[in-house]
Amino acid sequence: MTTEQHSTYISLSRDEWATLHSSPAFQLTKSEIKKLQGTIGNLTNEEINKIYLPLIQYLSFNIQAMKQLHKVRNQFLKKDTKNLPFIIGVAGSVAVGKSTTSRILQSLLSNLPEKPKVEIVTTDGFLFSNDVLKEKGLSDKKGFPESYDLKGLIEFLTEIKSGNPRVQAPVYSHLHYDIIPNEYIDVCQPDIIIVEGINVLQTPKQVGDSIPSRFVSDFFDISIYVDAEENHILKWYLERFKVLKETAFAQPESYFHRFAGLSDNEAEEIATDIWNRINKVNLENNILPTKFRADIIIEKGINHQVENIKVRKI
Ligand SMILES: Nc1ncnc2c1ncn2[C@@H]1O[C@H](COP(=O)(O)OP(=O)(O)O)[C@@H](O)[C@H]1O
Ligand SMILES: CC(C)(COP(=O)(O)O)[C@@H](O)C(=O)NCCC(=O)O
Repeated sequence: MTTEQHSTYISLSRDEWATLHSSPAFQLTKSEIKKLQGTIGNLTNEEINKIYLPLIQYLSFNIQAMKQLHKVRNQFLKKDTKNLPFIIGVAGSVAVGKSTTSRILQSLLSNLPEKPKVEIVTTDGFLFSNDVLKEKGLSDKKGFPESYDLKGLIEFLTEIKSGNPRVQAPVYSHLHYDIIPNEYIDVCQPDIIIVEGINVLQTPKQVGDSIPSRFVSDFFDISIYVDAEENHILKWYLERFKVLKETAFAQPESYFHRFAGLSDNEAEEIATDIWNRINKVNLENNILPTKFRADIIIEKGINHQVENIKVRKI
C-alpha cells in the first residue's frame, strides 16, 4: 500500500479493535454458529465477540447517523419522505468469505434492539446466463466485469434507492452453475440490504462509446472489503471444492456432477486449474485494485481469524 493510501485509513490490530466494543458479550448457540459459518466452518464465539460485534456497533452508529441526516434533510426540504434501506456493500475475492461475512452481519444486525429487517442480495444473480456468456465468448470469464449485466444491477439499485416497495433480483444457482430462468427474489424495502459480490466496488469500463453514469458503489452507505493473502484464499477455495465434491456435486442435477467421483487429489488438480485460469486472474486484475475504494477493510489470517481492520478516516 502506498503512503497515500495508508494515510486515508485508521489501522487497528485484532486486539485494539476488540477493545472498542462496549456492549455485553454475546453467546451464539452451536447451531446458530453452524448456520453462519458455511461449509468448512471454524467460526467461534470469540471471533464474534472480538471482531463482529465491534463491527456491528460501528455499522449501527452509521445507520443511526444516516437516519438523523434523513430527518434533518426532510425538515429542511419540508418533505416527509420515508427512510430508504441502508445499503452495505461487501466485496472481495471468490472464496475469501464474502457470503459468510454477509450472513454473520445479517444475523447480528437483525438482533439490534430495533430488530431491523436485513436482506442479502448477491451480485451473481446479475451474471449473464451461460448461454449468453457462450455467445459472447466469455465462458471462461465468469466473474470478470464483462460477465455481469451491470446495467441490470444499477437499475435494481436505482429502484431500491428510489423507494420502490417491491424490486426483483434474478437468481444464480451454484448447483446448476447458471442463472435460473424466470426465478426472482423479491426485495420489499427492508431496513438494511447487504449487497455482496466480487464486483461491487468496480468502476465501469467504457462500454462502446458510452460510460455508465453511475457506479454500483454510488448506492452504498458503507462498504467492506474482505481481504486475505492469495495463498490462504486458494486453500479455502480448494477446501470448499472438496466439500462440494462430497455434497452438492453428488446431486445428479449438479453442473459439476462429473467431478463427484474424483479422488481428492484429482479434484484438487482441477480446482487449482480453475483457480489459476479464472479466479486468480480476476482477483489480480479486477478485484484487488478495488480494495482501497472500501470504507472498511477486514484482513483475515489462515484460519479466517481477522488480524487487522482498516477504517477509512472521515
Ligand atoms: N469467518 C469465517 N469463519 C470460518 N469459516 C469461514 C469464514 N468465512 C469463510 N469461511 C469458509 O471459507 C469458505 C469460503 O467462504 P464463502 O463465504 O463461501 O466465500 P465467498 O462468498 O467469498 O465465495 C467457505 O468454506 C466458508 O465456510
Ligand atoms: C459465480 C462466481 C463468479 C461468484 O463468485 P462468489 O460471489 O460466489 O465468490 C464464482 O463462484 C465462479 O463461478 N467463478 C468462476 C470460476 C469457478 O468456477 O470458480
